[in-house]
Amino acid sequence: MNERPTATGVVERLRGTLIVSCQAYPGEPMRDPDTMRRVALAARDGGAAGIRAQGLDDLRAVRGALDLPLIGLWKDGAEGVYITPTARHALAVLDAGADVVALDATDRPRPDGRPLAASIDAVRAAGGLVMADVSTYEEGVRAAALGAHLVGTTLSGYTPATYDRKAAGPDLDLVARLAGTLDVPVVAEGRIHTPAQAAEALERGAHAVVVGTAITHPTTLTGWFAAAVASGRV
Ligand SMILES: CC(=O)N[C@H](C=O)[C@@H](O)[C@H](O)[C@H](O)COP(=O)(O)O
Repeated sequence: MNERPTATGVVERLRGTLIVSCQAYPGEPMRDPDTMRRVALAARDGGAAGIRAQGLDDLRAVRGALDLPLIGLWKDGAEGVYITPTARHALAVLDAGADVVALDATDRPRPDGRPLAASIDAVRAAGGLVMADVSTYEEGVRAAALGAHLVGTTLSGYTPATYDRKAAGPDLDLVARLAGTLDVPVVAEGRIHTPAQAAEALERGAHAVVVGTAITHPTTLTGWFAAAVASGRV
């Protein structure tokens, strides 16, 4: 049986690197595990050092195709806590081949009523790593204290307390604040749309940078161009 890579090994492999999030949303033409597998391979060939992927079928497909560090999540629902919302989801993500389980670590109630610690403890007990997706500084501090191996700024702009952040681009102030105080590595994620923003995230203390939409979501990318053309801007 293959041994799981060590926590230190995975975290060190990701230092100073680009992680590409390969996700398609329900009903979209690219919502297909083999398509996501190919997108992940294309990202690897472009220089991604890690992949973030959603859903058990996508995770199995990506895991079977490459051996880069794999951050997995399971989105269940679309409101409130939906990113790997319970320990059951987290263990399934691990079982599907993820090295790191990304889970919602915000302070909102979880659908099964259990605490965040239950999910973190379950992943740790099974030998996996946890990436805590947070929206605020306080949530990041709490997740690190509970044993998360990585803290990501993924949910800044997507919780009621932070909706006003969404229009302001990536929350690099949150990256810098967390990186300046936490002992665990901070991952910059969310609305990083340019190479310059990715580089700036590292300069501001991020351990690694996750880019999704701007690399792997052609519908959104096309929309940006289509809107510019329609408004006559050059
Ligand atoms: C809020 C939420 O559900 N974020 C999700 C988390 O996995 C994904 O939909 C994002 O694409 C991912 O975080 C990467 O961010 P961006 O696509 O902005 O580079």
